[in-house]
Amino acid sequence: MTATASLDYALAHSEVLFTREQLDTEIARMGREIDAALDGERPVFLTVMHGALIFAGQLAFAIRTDLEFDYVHATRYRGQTSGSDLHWLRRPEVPLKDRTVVLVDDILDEGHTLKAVRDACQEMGAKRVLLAVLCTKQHDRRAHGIEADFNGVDLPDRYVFGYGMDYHEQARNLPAIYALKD
Ligand SMILES: O=P(O)(O)OC[C@H]1O[C@H](OP(=O)(O)OP(=O)(O)O)[C@H](O)[C@@H]1O
Ligand SMILES: Nc1nc2[nH]cnc2c(=O)[nH]1
Repeated sequence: MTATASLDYALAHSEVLFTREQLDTEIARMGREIDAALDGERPVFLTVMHGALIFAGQLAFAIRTDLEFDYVHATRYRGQTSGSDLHWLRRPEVPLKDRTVVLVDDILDEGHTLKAVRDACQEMGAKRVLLAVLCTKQHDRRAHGIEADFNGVDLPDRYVFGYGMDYHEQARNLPAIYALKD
């Protein structure tokens, strides 16, 4: 591993943007908003691995409506800090026809990942796909036609890690959102 790919390097060149306590508050709010949108309907709660793992567990506890769990694994970055091409590692298993899907991911950045997953859910017959993300990066590179229905926090246009998000496949279990300094 090169020196700049190490977790020590990342921590020495980053700052905390959001603490666990701040995120707890936002996730609790999101749970209430999702309950209101579901209005009693039991959805498929579809987690995008790996990044959404921690957020999804916490969000599920914040939602009072019963949930049917499933997960997908679709990655665009493959451990890089930039790149393209979506790779499907697992598609939804639960039949989505005529179901409401709460699609859960850690970050909405350029949006290609969530757009491809959302489109796949719709092609499988989902009647409604609600996007819930822990954070949304602020820039003008978003793919057309994708935005979060439920968002935790807004981020500056910097590489972030922690709270499920990786720095070269490290740092996912740090209980805060960190950003590399420019
Ligand atoms: O909005 P986008 O620009 O498409 O980027 C967001 C996606 O990138 C990350 O996934 P990644 O492919 O790095 O896999 P991971 O979840 O395993 O970290 C993240 O979890 C989102 O799914
Ligand atoms: N860890 C991480 N994954 C991402 N996927 C898209 N943008 C980001 C980012 O800033 N950090």
